Amino acid sequence: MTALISPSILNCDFGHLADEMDKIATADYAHIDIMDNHFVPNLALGLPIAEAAVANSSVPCDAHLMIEQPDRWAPAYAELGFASVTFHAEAAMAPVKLARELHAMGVRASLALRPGTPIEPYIDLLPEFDQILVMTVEPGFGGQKFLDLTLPKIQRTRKAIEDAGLDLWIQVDGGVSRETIERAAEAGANNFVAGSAVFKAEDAVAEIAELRRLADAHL
Ligand SMILES: O=C(CO)[C@@H](O)[C@H](O)COP(=O)(O)O
Ligand SMILES: [Fe+2]
Repeated sequence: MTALISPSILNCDFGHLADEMDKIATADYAHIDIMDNHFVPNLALGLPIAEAAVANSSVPCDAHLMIEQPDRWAPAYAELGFASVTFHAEAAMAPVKLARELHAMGVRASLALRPGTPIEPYIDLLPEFDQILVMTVEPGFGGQKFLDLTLPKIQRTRKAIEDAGLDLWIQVDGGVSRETIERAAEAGANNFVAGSAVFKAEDAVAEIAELRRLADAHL
């Protein structure tokens, strides 16, 4: 397994979206955060901007839906051409039904957990998913500090995946940087969302390469 680097465009310059997407052409995925001001206290993007991001991306896009009623909205994001759609366990009414719907549309299905949500109630659902997103900050904003208290959950999730003989990815999102990525990789994550670390760097390409190098050494 090699490390996947997925820059979040949440704090990019939306006035120059195409140029910003070009900066991350060496990444594995472009991570697009969608927020509804209900599930999280922030409002970010919606279908039209998400569609523009997908259209301007040279790498596959990954939608992170921080919204209520993902059962209703996730298929609409899948239709835009996202390679992967993540919805939150705390918000979904019927996560298995929704994962199956996404799979039927040819999209990877990913289940996200807030920092305080345990993995244990979802272990029986693992075969329905391609990825678990363990949030390493409270969802809602970029630029927050990585929460080390989430590391044991990453470890337990990796163990549960291995015990079940499955092949899911574990994505981490929030505060991922040169300082924190190795701890997350060591705990069992393999897909790393990095917003500020990549978009605030002078050289985004070099930053992506360095994050990948640091994580790869621990996988
Ligand atoms: O989903 C979220 C925040 O809720 C993220 O994807 C952030 O956008 C990551 O930004 P950094 O913490 O890396 O600055
Ligand atoms: Fe995100």
